[in-house]
Amino acid sequence: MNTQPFTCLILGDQGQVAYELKRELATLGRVIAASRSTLPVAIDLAQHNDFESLIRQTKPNCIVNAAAYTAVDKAEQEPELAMRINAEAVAELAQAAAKANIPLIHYSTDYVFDGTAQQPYQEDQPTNPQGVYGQSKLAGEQAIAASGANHLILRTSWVYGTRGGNFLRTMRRLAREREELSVVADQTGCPTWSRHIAQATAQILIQLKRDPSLITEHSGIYHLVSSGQGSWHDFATAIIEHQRQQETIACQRIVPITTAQFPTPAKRPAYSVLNTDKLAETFGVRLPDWREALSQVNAELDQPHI
Ligand SMILES: NC(=O)C1=CN([C@@H]2O[C@H](COP(=O)(O)OP(=O)(O)OC[C@H]3O[C@@H](n4cnc5c(N)ncnc54)[C@H](OP(=O)(O)O)[C@@H]3O)[C@@H](O)[C@H]2O)C=CC1
Ligand SMILES: Cc1cn([C@H]2C[C@H](O)[C@@H](COP(=O)(O)OP(=O)(O)O[C@H]3O[C@@H](C)C(=O)[C@@H](O)[C@H]3O)O2)c(=O)[nH]c1=O
Ligand SMILES: [Mg+2]
Repeated sequence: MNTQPFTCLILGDQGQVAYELKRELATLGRVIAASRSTLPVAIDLAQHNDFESLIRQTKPNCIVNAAAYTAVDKAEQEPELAMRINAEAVAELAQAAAKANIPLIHYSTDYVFDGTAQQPYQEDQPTNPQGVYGQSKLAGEQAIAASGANHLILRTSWVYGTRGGNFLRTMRRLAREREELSVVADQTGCPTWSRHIAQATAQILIQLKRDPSLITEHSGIYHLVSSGQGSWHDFATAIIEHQRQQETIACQRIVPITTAQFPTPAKRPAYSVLNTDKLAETFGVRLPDWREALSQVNAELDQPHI
């Protein structure tokens, strides 16, 4: 009889989603987080890794890959590294998971779409990434499907939280520094709290732990984003209006601008709202509205720091 506790192997440690996963998945059993700096299981996805021996050493019941190359603009300058981390390493991981018959949970992005849709994207709609990051993430999705591993690919978007590099933290910093901020108002999507992604992952894994056969039946892509939608300008406004009530900030105006007025190396989708019905119907998981989530994050930011 297997006397090991249920074990989740997380790839990623200090990333936005990885950090929250470490806490949320601890309710299921044992959690091992592997990243570049986590010994004895250090993993650098830019290098070749022996995932088969990592699996033999850690004996996980599931693998959750929250590690990725996420620098959207920088990826345009270093496409090989983005492809290495987001596609080739993912292929190697998925092949090892398939061989050991361990389910792989992986995250992908709204940036696999071109943004020309006018209503929320469903999982099976055609992809057409506009930049290197999106292309590399799509290649990762395809590698997982080709590996034959039992898997769930959870596509999320516009991830933010109290930690790590994200739009909320950038806006709060800029609002302290500048009298006027210009923010694009013609890109529409779903801001999604990193903790909600981790909690949803835990809710799904509880079901897979109870009934491991579910994964063969339900392997595939699922959209996992907050309810509601907004532009980056809407998101910035909601962030800064709350910040203004809590502290004195330099920012007086948040000016809505077009994408053309804010040139960036990578092209981003104009519309990337994701339809989450499949996840709700299959696993009974649906996230609250993004404004409600943002209120919770704001409440956490307002706590006095000890
Ligand atoms: N951020 C976003 O807005 C969105 C993210 N996603 C996807 O969600 C997932 C999680 O993203 P998020 O948490 O925001 O990412 P972060 O950028 O916050 O964290 C990236 C993670 O990847 C790890 N990592 C990066 N490079 C390497 C490497 N060479 N070797 C090993 N580990 C590495 C980091 O390791 P370490 O712990 O050591 O720092 C960190 O844990 C990714 O798949 C991403 O594509 C999808 C949609 C939106
Ligand atoms: C800082 C800043 C950005 N922007 C614009 C640029 C861009 O169109 C938009 C968001 O900029 P960011 O660079 O913060 O976001 P970006 O890195 O594009 O975020 C993406 O990250 C990857 C990892 C994903 O998977 C996506 O879902 C998405 O979250 O806001 C402004 O308009 N004004 C500003 O002052
Ligand atoms: Mg970014």
